[in-house]
Amino acid sequence: MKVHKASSRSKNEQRNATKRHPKSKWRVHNKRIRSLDPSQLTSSPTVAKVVPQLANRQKSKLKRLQKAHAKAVTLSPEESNFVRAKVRVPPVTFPHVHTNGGTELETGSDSEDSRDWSSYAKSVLQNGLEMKGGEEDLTPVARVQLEDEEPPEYHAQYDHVQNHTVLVLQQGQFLCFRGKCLLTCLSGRVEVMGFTIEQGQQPYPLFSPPSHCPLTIIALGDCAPPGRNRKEGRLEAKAIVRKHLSSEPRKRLLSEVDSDSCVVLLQPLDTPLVRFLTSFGELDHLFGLSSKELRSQAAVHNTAFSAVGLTALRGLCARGLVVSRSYREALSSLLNAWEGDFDRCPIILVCGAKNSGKSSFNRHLINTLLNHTASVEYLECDLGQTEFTPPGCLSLSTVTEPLLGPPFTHQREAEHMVFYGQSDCQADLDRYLDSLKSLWRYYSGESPIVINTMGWVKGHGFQVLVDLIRFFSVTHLVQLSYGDAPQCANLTPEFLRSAHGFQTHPPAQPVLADELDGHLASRGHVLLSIHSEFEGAGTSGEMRHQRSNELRDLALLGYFSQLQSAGPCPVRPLHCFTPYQVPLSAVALGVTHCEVAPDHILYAANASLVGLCCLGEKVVGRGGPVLLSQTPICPCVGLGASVSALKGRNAATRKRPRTLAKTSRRNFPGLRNKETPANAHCIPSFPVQGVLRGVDMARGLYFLVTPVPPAVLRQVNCLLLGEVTLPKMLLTMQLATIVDALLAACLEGLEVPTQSCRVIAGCRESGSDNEDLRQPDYRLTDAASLSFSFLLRK
Ligand SMILES: Nc1ncnc2c1ncn2[C@@H]1O[C@H](COP(=O)(O)OP(=O)(O)OP(=O)(O)O)[C@@H](O)[C@H]1O
Repeated sequence: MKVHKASSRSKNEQRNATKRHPKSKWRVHNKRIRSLDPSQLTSSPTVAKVVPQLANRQKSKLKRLQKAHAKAVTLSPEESNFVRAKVRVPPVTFPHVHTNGGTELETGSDSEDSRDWSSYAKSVLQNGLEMKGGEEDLTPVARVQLEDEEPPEYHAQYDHVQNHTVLVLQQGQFLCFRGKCLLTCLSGRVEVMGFTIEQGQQPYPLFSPPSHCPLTIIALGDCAPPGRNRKEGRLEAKAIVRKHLSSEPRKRLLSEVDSDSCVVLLQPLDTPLVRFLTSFGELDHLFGLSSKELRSQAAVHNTAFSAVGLTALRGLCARGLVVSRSYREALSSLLNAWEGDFDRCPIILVCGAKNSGKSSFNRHLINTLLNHTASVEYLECDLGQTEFTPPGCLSLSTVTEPLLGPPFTHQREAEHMVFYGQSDCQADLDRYLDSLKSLWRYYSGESPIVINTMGWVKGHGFQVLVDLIRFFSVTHLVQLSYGDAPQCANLTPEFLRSAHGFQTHPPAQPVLADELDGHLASRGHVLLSIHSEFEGAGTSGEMRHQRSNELRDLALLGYFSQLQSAGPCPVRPLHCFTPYQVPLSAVALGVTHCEVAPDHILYAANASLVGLCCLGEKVVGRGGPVLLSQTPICPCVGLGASVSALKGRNAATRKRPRTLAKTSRRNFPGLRNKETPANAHCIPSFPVQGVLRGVDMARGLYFLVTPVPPAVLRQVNCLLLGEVTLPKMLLTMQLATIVDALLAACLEGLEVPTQSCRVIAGCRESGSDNEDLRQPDYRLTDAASLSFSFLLRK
């Protein structure tokens, strides 16, 4: 986090306080800017035509921007060390940087304002490749993307002793890569996915797997502190390199260091998440190259990078995030909306058909906003491709750290969450919309909020979108599209005035707005249309790890990786964790997506994923399970793998399950449950799909494995069973699972192939007991894996 969050004060005070660089010239012209009058806004794809009106009324703001353009955002070949990198760099200007609506900026000033603007403009504009337009629109990044160009020469040295790489990037140079690493900026300033990382900031983990477009590290200019001359800058940068490299590699790098170089430290990234994910055979290349990148021989061979887990890319595969002109303008407008003192924080809803680039834009936007504010709120309305939570959950999160990887790399507990239970909402649109309304009540209005929506923009999906825009009194609507044919109608303020939603109909008043918000919302929103121009926009990825079901599985694995120890311990399979035991009668059990006969409910719940929810009513059973007759909308504190009765199922169902009728749809404080003492181990009975650790039906207990901390778990009194299931690889690929299966099969007298018996016998001979066999560092032969599938069939 770059800035400290201010305590709660008035809305505008809070916003000013949370902005970054308190002395920044961004806020020198601190005259209040009146809110935009949306009635004056055009319904054009961007708000470009609004700006002349805004410009007339907002002199102070525009003045700053006019001055700003003066100091050109221009890189000449002489200034840029691209020359040294043997890369052709023509002068690059950015004539299309717009204020909130597209006013072009004037040239001719050299003020500090202009330098601020110039620096910002570079950071936004250099972030990717502009695909269309004249050559003059190509950013320096784009320049080196052309096929058959020589791969860029990187000045990087690996230090064996300290196990890290020091990379020197010249102003404007970039590194587009696959892999993962920890990045610290030692000198200067770099930008990754919209987020600037400066000297003195914490290290940031970067994840660039082939499931998504690759990340790019871009060296920004203007990093020297005021008053420092070039020589001092160069000496300082060299001193930093000396400090981080031992003598041999150091010599080779020092000659490349200049006053405006960015010096970056890259370290291998070894986190519980990485260890857990790569422990699955199917995922051991998760941070490698995609098949397309391999085919196009896109890898730049560099031992200093590979030593820390990176592969630099070249040619067309090194495009990184493609920033079309409309994309850039939308980003610029949204930043302007936050930086300008509008009457309230921007409420930004991002919509578009599937794979139009919504989530990537959201991450870029959030990162860009985090350069200027301590936190950004995020409302997740997409059940399938969730950003911070497992799929099937709707949530409201406060984001304070940049998002420098895909969703499965930053799974975390949301501040507020509702468990919906399915990866789309078609089955129960009312419950979906009501759940989101319940979450919206927690939005403080003190930070900008980004609302992510589903890619379902036809029929009822479109009506739901209309409802959301109305419910949340959206101020800025970002609508992404691709190709020549529109995927749905343009969601202009005029269109919204007469559009029918699923729950709302014209003339519609904002449902959830307070008086001020209602007044402002009645004026409509600013529509920012983005035309996505990256290759494959609108088509779902078919390569490994790109399919939506695979991404959902990765998100779940990312979520459960939170169970792993932080230290460098061996990976532990899910069922090796001591489960919490929860009395059947203390928690209600519900199924979100279908009818299940009461007698079968424990079979359904067994080895399933459940939402850990908090009902307001006290749940008191009579020994047997307590079943819900309808799905409640209530807070959910996380997910757990439920391990319920199987061995003792008859005992459980002998008592008729009790139904908790008509659980109302409100938010409730929770009920306490009982939890296993920390050291209590359940006795393994027999393995069922990998997560069953054992049951004690005589005592009537569910067993749950979850990363949710015990203090929070105490509030849980309801388990909701959804359609989202545990990833298959969690159930079939874990080493200890196989051993458990074989052992149990032997114990129960099942026929086990002789090879497997040898494996088990081998362990016994080496003195292991049953418990040891479940240790994760235990290795099986292929023969044993084969036997496991045999056992499953039996
Ligand atoms: N501007 C871009 N440049 C290059 N690749 C992009 C860009 N935007 C998105 N992509 C890639 O396209 C794929 C889909 O992107 P993303 O997940 O952002 O789309 P989405 O609209 O959120 O999809 P969904 O509707 O499934 O949630 C990802 O692999 C992503 O890396």
